[in-house]
Amino acid sequence: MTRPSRRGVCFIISAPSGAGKSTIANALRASEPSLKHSVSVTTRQPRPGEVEGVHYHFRDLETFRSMAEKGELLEWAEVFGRGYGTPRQPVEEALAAGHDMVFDIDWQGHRLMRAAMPDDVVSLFVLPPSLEELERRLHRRASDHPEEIEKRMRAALDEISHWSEFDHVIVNNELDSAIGQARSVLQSARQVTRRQTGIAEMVKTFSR
Ligand SMILES: Nc1nc2c(ncn2[C@@H]2O[C@H](COP(=O)(O)OP(=O)(O)O)[C@@H](O)[C@H]2O)c(=O)[nH]1
Ligand SMILES: Nc1ncnc2c1ncn2[C@@H]1O[C@H](COP(=O)(O)OP(=O)(O)O)[C@@H](O)[C@H]1O
Repeated sequence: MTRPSRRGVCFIISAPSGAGKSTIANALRASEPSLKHSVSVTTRQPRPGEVEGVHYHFRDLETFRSMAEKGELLEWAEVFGRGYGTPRQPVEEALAAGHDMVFDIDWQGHRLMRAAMPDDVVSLFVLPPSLEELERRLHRRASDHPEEIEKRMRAALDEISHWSEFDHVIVNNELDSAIGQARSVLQSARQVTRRQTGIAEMVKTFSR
């Protein structure tokens, strides 16, 4: 196997539900097929159109707990009364192979990942232009029952209160511009010195 020239980046995107993080993450992956997506495990029910193993691994609470106990989850948290967690193995394999990975996880997951892998994480918080627009987007998406939308709106301010813990923050007003900003963040993260193992090797050859 050829040695990767650098370790992959964990690109964490968080936002209140409905701000557009999945849309932005999907657009990045569409333009960069090599970008991996961390498929989380969740105890919530699939939405219409969601596919097992693609959008989430849908598991019952007992299986979720057992995965957490066995250390199979890199981080996990309760969000909107459900369990959500990041499977450990795909992340470790992707980073070691030099692939970047995008994570759509909440502020608790971001904190835990940052603590566990401080050199690997680059994070982006996505704000909606306003709370009114956030609610309009949740209704327009039409993927959740009205009670679920209310739950997400009630949690929005709490999620937003963590914005300053992130490396970068953008406002998703005009979608193409938000995607462009997210892409720039990812590209600059790739240039961070400590990931450039190829450069370290090149510099070693500069001996007289
Ligand atoms: N900590 C953590 N949060 C996650 C994970 N997967 C998803 N989430 C978060 O759980 C929340 C709910 O996700 P979801 O049910 O898909 O609803 P949506 O955000 O409205 O699309 C969002 O804030 C996600 O970022 C995970 O593996 N770990
Ligand atoms: N900049 C934007 N302007 C208008 N609608 C948007 C924008 N970004 C995303 N949306 C729409 O808002 C809804 C919520 O976006 P989504 O990506 O599912 O949010 P999240 O993953 O943060 O919960 C979707 O219907 C999406 O098409």
